[in-house]
Amino acid sequence: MVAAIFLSLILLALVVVLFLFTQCRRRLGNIPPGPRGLPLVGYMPFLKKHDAKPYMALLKLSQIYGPVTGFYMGPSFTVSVCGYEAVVEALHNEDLNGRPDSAARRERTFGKRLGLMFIDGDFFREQRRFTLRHLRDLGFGRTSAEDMIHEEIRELIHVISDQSTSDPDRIVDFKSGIFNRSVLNILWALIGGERFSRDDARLTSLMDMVDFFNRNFKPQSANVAVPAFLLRMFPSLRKIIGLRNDIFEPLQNFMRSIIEEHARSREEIPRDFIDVYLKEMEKQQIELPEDQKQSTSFHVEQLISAIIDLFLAGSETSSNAIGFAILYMTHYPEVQRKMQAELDQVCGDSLPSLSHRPNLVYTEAVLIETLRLANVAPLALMHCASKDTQLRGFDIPKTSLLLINLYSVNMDETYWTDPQVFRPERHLDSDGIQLKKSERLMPFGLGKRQCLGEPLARNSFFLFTAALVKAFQLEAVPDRPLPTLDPLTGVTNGYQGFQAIVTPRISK
Ligand code: HEM
Repeated sequence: MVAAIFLSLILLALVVVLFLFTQCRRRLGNIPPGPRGLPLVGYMPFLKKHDAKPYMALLKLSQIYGPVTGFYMGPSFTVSVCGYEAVVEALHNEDLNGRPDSAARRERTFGKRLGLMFIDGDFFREQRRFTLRHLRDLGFGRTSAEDMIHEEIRELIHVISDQSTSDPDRIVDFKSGIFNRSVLNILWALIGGERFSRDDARLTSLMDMVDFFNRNFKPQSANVAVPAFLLRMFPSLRKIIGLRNDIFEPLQNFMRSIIEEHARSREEIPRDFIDVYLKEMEKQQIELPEDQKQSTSFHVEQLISAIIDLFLAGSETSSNAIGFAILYMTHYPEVQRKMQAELDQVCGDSLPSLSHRPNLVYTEAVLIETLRLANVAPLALMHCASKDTQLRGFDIPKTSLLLINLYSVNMDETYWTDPQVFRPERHLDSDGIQLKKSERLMPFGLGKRQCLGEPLARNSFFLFTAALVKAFQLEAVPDRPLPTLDPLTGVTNGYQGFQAIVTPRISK
């Protein structure tokens, strides 16, 4: 009873403080214009009235208030950034490249600020540099990972062929899991050194855990600003605001057991990312003076958190990109025919490989157009102002949240003609021979926070999509409406599962 009264008083005090805070901040400086919303909740409940898709709603707001719009989301001053010029300026501003922190975001990282996606400052720079360098050395985005990716592709082709031949109408169900399993397995091979067979129970459980996160994580609770000490004092608050440590615990435990196995069986030459990381931990422990040993940023909890972030950031995005490409093929048979003709001519009977890539210009244009139109990560990851700064002449107060609308760049009507149309030719010169690379396209973001997995993502997207389009004729099911191109919105934009008639091809 006493605890309940105390809790209510603290919550009331918090509400009053937040109310006063939001009202004062609004009057500070030349902040970006925007709608006012309600005390405490800000404009969050009203965004939906502009559009159910958050990036569309923000784009519509920008048509009223301009490319840089400010409003409150709960207690946080939030800046929505739309259009090429404003987005580039924001992503090149060092002071806008921070990431927000909240109890909900720390759920996946042992209640601490760890991982790769939501860290800042020197810790971020050190961990990002290390991860990029060593994943690259292990083949991330290089030809040395190609054999392993090819093996994964052959298995996937087998699975799709089996589904097609076992159905009298050759109909295959392209659920999102079909590509996710392959993408996760590739990531796991680089990180954990082992490729699971497609039906290995460990791969299924890893996939289920990542899937469980994607279905249960509520982005809106990520910004609830309840101080950590209140959560410790009143554990029941966690349930009320939707914090879900149970989403992450199985993943954390899985990773810990694999890391322990690695530590027991380490060899001189590191086999994978976990080995490289363990070696670095050891080196730091040896080299650091006694009083600094605890301060190293390399430790097991950080390793677990980094791996979880690589999975969360890398699996859905990559498998959705492949899914959208296959879906577009069923909608645009002429594009598919042209791509297949090029693949047959350049690759002959072999699987498309990275060495073929420079000669696969049309295929490349199809992939670029898919990334542009699918907008797999339409609002990037949320950024945060680490200092008071300026954007397009407006004052952006420290700790403001930033929603960087990559969709508004990739679909900019003033630059791309008919942006809603899937037209790979827009990325080719007038003879259709050379690729035209455009800065006005940023599916992976830009600057210091640009996607860390881009090299692997681009290579695996190419290898999978080119191989599947070469191996199969993909057609819409007759007498049914074409499957929708409208995305499932969430943390990322996903394709909605669809069915297609799939006929194995023999390359000509
Ligand atoms: C088609 C596939 C992918 C797309 C479209 C994509 C896109 C993005 C975007 C837009 C961001 C946010 C940039 C920002 O906030 O400014 C991002 C961040 C990130 N991505 Fe990707 N991504 C893809 C695949 C991957 C893969 C395969 C991995 C890892 C294996 C990965 C790891 C990350 C990480 C760790 C971050 C956070 C980087 C940071 O905060 O410094 N992504 N990605």
